[in-house]
Amino acid sequence: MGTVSGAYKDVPMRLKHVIPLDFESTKVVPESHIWPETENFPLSDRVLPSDDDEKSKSWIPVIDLMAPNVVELIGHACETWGIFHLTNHGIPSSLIHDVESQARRLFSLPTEQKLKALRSADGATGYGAARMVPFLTKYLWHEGFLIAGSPIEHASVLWPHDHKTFCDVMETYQKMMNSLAHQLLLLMLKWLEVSEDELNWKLSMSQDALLLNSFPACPDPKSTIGLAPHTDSLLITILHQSQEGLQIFRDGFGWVTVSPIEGALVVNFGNLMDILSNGKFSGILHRAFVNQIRHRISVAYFCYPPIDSQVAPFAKSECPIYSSLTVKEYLEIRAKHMEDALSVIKIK
Ligand SMILES: O=C(O)CCC(=O)C(=O)O
Ligand SMILES: [Fe+2]
Repeated sequence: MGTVSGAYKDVPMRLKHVIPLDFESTKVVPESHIWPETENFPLSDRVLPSDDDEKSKSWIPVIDLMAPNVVELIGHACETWGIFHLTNHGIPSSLIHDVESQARRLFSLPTEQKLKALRSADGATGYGAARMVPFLTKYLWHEGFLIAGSPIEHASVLWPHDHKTFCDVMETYQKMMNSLAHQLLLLMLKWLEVSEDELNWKLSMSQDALLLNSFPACPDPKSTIGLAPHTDSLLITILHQSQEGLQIFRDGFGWVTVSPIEGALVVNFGNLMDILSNGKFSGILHRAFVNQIRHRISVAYFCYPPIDSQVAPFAKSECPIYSSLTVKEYLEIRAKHMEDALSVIKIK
């Protein structure tokens, strides 16, 4: 069966877009990473979070996975917010802690070591800059490491004799997140009144990818950005962040900080969910800012249907707004058009 990596074969990236900045030896934000104030985020919106935090915490729904009315809570949050905090999710906090500390261990390696695991120009996994980079006018204060399946290939390059703990932790996390994503998808389908049989694939066959994000401490955080505004591409994203950095764009409010809640994970959607739900569950525009003091790590788990399965608006959708296509076809469109991918497949 194909994987997410195969989908990028026809859209190779240029090496300069794959190699992150050498943050270790950078003491001043270089011109290449200084974002103009007007682009995507006016300076006033970039003010680092302060007393607004309490407000944003209470705005974004916090959902207990064990709540008796969890279907309604999730359905409502999905339709009105497109993002929510999830508590009581069953992922042990010790495992989340281990994932973060292994990610920190990876990103703390010397630059030349990390570059040994550099993602290939036409590949998806390994160390490198975000896939959105070629579509931007400026570079990002960010480096990532994508795992799809086993991380052993790249981990054994980084730590020839000492990669077992890293691999075990990441694989355990992927397994547990896969079953959590499965549960969440079932609840979402229930709300949308769609049975699993209507899907072109078995939920238990869902594929996944784990993206470790690193945002090194930045000498001038207001001049640059960690991740530029984007929507995610796959079905659902389950994010762990232990420090502030995530912001969502909310019509009428502008950028709202999604402050981490102890023990909670953040759930949002990618474009494939937009297609399946015929626009009911829409991917939220979000971005990540950086800070001057701490090296921030976030861990994004992405889930998607098998690459050869067909995605289309559910049969119940009276007036489908998206064309049907395979996951592979969608990923190719996304790789070429990035944020405009959905408009390419929208039925005019
Ligand atoms: O670091 C974050 O808060 C956001 C990460 C993210 O948006 C992504 O990995 O797609
Ligand atoms: Fe994202």
